[in-house]
Order: sequence, then structure tokens, then C-alpha cells
Amino acid sequence: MISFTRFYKDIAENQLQGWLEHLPSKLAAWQREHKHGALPKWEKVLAKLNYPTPDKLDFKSSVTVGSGEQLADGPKEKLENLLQLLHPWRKGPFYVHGIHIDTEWRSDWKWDRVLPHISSLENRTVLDVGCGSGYHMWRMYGEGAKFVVGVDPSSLFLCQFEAIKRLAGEDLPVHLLPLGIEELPPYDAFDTVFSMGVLYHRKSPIDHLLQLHDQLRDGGELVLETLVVEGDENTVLVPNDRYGKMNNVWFIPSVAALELWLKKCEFKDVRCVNLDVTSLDEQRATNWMRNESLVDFLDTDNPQLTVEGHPAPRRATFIAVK
Ligand SMILES: Nc1ncnc2c1ncn2[C@@H]1O[C@H](C[S@+](CC[C@H]([NH3+])C(=O)[O-])CC(=O)[O-])[C@@H](O)[C@H]1O
Repeated sequence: MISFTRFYKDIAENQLQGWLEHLPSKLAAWQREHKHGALPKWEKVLAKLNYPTPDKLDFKSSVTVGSGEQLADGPKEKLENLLQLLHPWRKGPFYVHGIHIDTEWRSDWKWDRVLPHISSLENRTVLDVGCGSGYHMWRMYGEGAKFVVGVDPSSLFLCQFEAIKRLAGEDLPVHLLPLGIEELPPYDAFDTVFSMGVLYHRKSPIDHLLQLHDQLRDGGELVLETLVVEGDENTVLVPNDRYGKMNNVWFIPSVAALELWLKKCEFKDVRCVNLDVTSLDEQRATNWMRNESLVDFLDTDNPQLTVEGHPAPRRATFIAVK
């Protein structure tokens, strides 16, 4: 069973120790009430991941665990089969003992767009809201962050994260909690808070911005990445049904509108640092994600539009200070 004991031990010694009042009961409730039917199957996979301490770890230029020379072909194939049981792998890529987990998303490309614009993560305590499988958390750790916490309610992503962590080293100061941002007690503790790919999934985007604000210390940095549309500060797309076949998309503001929202939520030095239209090479089906992907979400006659006729995904990154 997935345990959070190590996380509690780590936070008892840092500025998050106040979380010990609230989080054990929330995580115990998750363990008690969690009903994802496949969780026992995924936990069995985790229990089988007993592999040698890797001879190589790289989190700075990729997420690589093991050089690929420690395992013979048989054990390597067995490991690959185990990791495939955690399908679909969406955010990555990961290189594990020579196995290339070629995920749906090239999350490394997003990281390359974001990294040049943020304050150094050296020695920082970092929160990654909606961290998915934790890909970017490893890259944050690779940039020198001293403690990285991610929150994401998906149990599959938790298991994918735990798989990488078990293979990389249980004592690394990188943790994923299966909670929504709204479940975290406000604590003004983080030096940097990331929210990437989450805002459009929230029913109340202003509340989301306020919750991010609540997690930052004064002077801390917000890194916000989300879908945007073209338009002025009063332009917001609220899809009447699905957006790119997703049924959980609520608000897609323009850059100007989101800058205004951030300022209204008392963020300072608000800047949009990157704008990018998602390419078919960045999000695609692979052997590790065999379901539909971006090409199936766009209009075949006009790829500038989604199948519903909305503007195709365009993403912006914002930096702001509390
Ligand atoms: N209330 C919530 N609190 C926290 N997380 C949530 C919540 N609701 C949904 N999520 C999580 O937010 C993530 C959004 S994906 C971005 C991944 C990564 N950040 C990336 O930038 O590649 C983008 C996408 O797939 O559209 C998912 O993992 C959800 O489970």
C-alpha cells in the first residue's frame, strides 16, 4: 500500500510542519475511501519494482534512472512489461534502465519553454499543482530545489510517480499527494508554486488563483501555464460542451484577461513570458499511450480548430510574484 510516512517525516523538519495538523487525516481518508477499481492492480505492480540502486540519475537534462547497463535483457523486458501495466503514460518522457517511456506528451518541451523565465530553483521549496505523473517535479529537483511537493487527485498518476521514485530512490525529497489544490490548508510556505495545465479544469478560476496565492510566501513566485484564446481583457471562452473532446474544461481566458485576474488576486510583476500553439509532435499517441490524442481532437479539414469548432490549443506561461 502507498504510504506517506516518509513525507510526514520530511515535513516535520521543514517549514511545512504545520501541515501535519491537517494532512494525515485527509490522506487517511483517501486511503480509506479511495475507490479506483484498478488501484490494487497498480499497487501490485509497485510491489514488484525491486531493482538495484541505479548507477546513474539525471534530472537536470532529462528524467533518467539507470544507465541501461545494469539489467540483462530478460529483467529489462520484465520491467518494461510491469511499467506497461500502468498505461496510459501521459506526461514524460522517462528513461528507466534503458527503457524509453515515450509518453503522450513531450513534457520536456514545456519545461524548456518555462525554465528560462523562472527564478532559480536552487534551494527552494516548491509546490507543483496538478503535477500529473510528476515529470516536472523531477526536473524541478534537477534544478536544485531542496523539497518538491506535487498534488494531483489521479491515482494512476500517483502510481506512475511512485514507480519512478521506487526505481530512483525512496529517500529523494520529491513527494506526490493524491489531493486537489483545494484540499491543501493555506500555509504561505512555498518559494515557488507551479500550476501548469490546471486552470482550465477548475470551475472557479479566480478561486484557483487565490488558492495558489495562499500557498506562496511573501515574495514567492507563481508559474502559471494554461490554455488561452486571442482577445482583450474581457475575452474568455467558456465552451458550451466539450473542448478538444475534454468534458472538464471551464474557462479559457485571453492573455490580457488572465493578467487582469492575476492582478485582481494581488499578484505583482505579472508577465506573460511565452505563447505557443501545441503541435502534433508535442501531444500524440505512442506505444505507452494508445488512446486518442491531439490529432483526433482537431478538425481534420482545419487543424486551427478543435472538432467542436473552438480555437485549437494555444498555451501561455505567466510569471507573477506574491
Ligand atoms: N483540483 C485539482 N487539484 C490539483 N490537480 C488537479 C485538480 N484537478 C485536476 N488536476 C490535475 O491536473 C492535471 C492537468 S494535466 C497537467 C499536468 C502537468 N502539470 C503538465 O503541465 O504537463 C493537463 C491536462 O491533461 O489537460 C491532471 O493530472 C489532473 O489530474
